[in-house]
Amino acid sequence: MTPSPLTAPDSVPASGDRRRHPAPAHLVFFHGPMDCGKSTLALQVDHNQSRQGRHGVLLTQGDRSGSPQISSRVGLRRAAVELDAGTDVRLLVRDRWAAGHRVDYLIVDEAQFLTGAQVEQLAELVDEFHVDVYAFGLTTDFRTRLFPGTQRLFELADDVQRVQVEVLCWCGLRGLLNARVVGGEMVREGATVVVADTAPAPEAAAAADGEGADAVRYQVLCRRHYSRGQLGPMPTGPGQLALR
Ligand SMILES: Nc1ncnc2c1ncn2[C@@H]1O[C@H](COP(=O)(O)OP(=O)(O)O)[C@@H](O)[C@H]1O
Ligand SMILES: Cc1cn([C@H]2C[C@H](O)[C@@H](COP(=O)(O)O)O2)c(=O)[nH]c1=O
Repeated sequence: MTPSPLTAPDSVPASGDRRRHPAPAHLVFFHGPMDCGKSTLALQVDHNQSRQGRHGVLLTQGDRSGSPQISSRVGLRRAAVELDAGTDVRLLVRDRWAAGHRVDYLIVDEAQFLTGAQVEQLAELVDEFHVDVYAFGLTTDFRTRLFPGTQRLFELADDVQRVQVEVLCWCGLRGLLNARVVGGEMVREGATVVVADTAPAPEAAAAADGEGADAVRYQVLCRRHYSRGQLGPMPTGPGQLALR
């Protein structure tokens, strides 16, 4: 683990003062495939925490909306601080403290994109500065491998929970794996990070006769249909299936 740039807890404002908060802080990781409600849950946790008078900071990286926010497909969205691989999360929190703000908890969406070092920084904020961290992210990438951030969260989190809302494969079985679809075809090679949605591009859905050659989307599949590469009927909108 990297050495800490932060000073002793007595420089931390009230929220980081262990004597006022005897209960230990926690690093909790909620994970699942795309579309299982992770961002919705992130906003719900934030809502419930802030209702208790606690002060949180929302963090994300590469939200589908293209904006620095946590956005849920249910329709909720909230502004968030955009991270990149070079962000030291401890310094980000220290700057809040320096500006006189309390930081009781962090909500981290798209946590699969964190580096291992950033997960370690989050763990330090929990252990040394009593900041609760709630992280939300994908379990596996389009090749069925753990993302690096996810792996480190599995290794370090106090509590790891699979999000309970089931995403269904087109066959009706629980979908666990994220297929990447480019131009209508499932691909198994490419960059690990390609930000895109599960919905087909609107123009493809309208035409219902294929997808643009460069259009990228993701589709959640059960293990059998992932390994067979079978995408099933093409989704054209809520409750509609068109034959491919
Ligand atoms: N119109 C809708 N009505 C109710 N629930 C919806 C609607 N649209 C999306 N959802 C729910 O939102 C879920 C996706 O939530 P979201 O937080 O965006 O997922 P994730 O962050 O895991 O990708 C879907 O699985 C579905 O349960
Ligand atoms: C599987 C997979 C996904 N991504 C991207 C696609 C989306 O922008 C996000 C996940 O968003 P969600 O809130 O969970 O729906 O991750 C990626 O870059 N690489 C992948 O392999």
